[in-house]
Amino acid sequence: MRPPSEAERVLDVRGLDFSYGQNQILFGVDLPVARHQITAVIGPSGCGKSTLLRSINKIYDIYDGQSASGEILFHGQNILNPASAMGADNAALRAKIGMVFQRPTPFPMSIYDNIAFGLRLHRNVSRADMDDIVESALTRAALWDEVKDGLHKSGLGLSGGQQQRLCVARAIAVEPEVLLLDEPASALDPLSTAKLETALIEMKDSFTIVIVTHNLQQAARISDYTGFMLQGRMVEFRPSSEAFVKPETQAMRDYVTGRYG
Ligand SMILES: Nc1ncnc2c1ncn2[C@@H]1O[C@H](COP(=O)(O)OP(=O)(O)OP(=O)(O)O)[C@@H](O)[C@H]1O
Repeated sequence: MRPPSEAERVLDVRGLDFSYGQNQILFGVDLPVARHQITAVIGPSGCGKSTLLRSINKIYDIYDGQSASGEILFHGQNILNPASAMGADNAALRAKIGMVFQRPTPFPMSIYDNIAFGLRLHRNVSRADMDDIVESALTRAALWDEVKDGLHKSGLGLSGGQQQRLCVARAIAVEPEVLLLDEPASALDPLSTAKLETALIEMKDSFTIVIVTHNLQQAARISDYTGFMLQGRMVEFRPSSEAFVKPETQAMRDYVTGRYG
């Protein structure tokens, strides 16, 4: 297996620098993201993994003093360039590049409306179509069977693992091309984690996924490519089948063998 060719990349992060105020956190980060594959980003706490995801869907843009430079090419356009069509419209960008955060963030409304609300922000959908979309999103997020008889109960009444899958369902209902997941299983028990992982693998047919995880077994199990970050830099980027077996750098060898971080 080889790194994704340029034609295979739906997203291509090149030379990304990021600063919180005066504090530079990312230094020339590259991350090629192959279409319909799962790309894992791993590395010790504080190395900049979440910051990288926050840059890709430009969520940082709503905060003062946070800035990104370099290139994040999405369909060939640099989304960091406000003069490009994608760079000028963050709402449209976030419909195409969805994000699920580490802590489940269901809205304080019913399970059904958690999905419908997000979708209505982006387009007009008839009631009948909405029912189908809600069912399809919950099915793909491996939650449908558990909630189908209580769709009008509050999303806040679900367990943490179910809430996280609800957030995945909410994100995919909009049909993004890319789904960014920031440690989505960090607070989940093994059964919920397994369900989420199965759902993600099945979702590959429809979406391109980038996942930040501290769980190396999880990265090895579900990802096709792995990027290893250290102190704001992308130190290694490899097909996952090789990355965990024969890391190229001493730093990644130390990390995957538990001697670092
Ligand atoms: N809003 C913020 N303002 C200032 N500094 C921040 C902010 N968010 C993160 N940082 C800093 O940026 C660095 C990278 O943080 P980031 O959350 O991207 O790392 P991470 O690799 O995702 O960590 P973890 O694995 O612990 O979640 C850290 O030094 C952190 O303190």
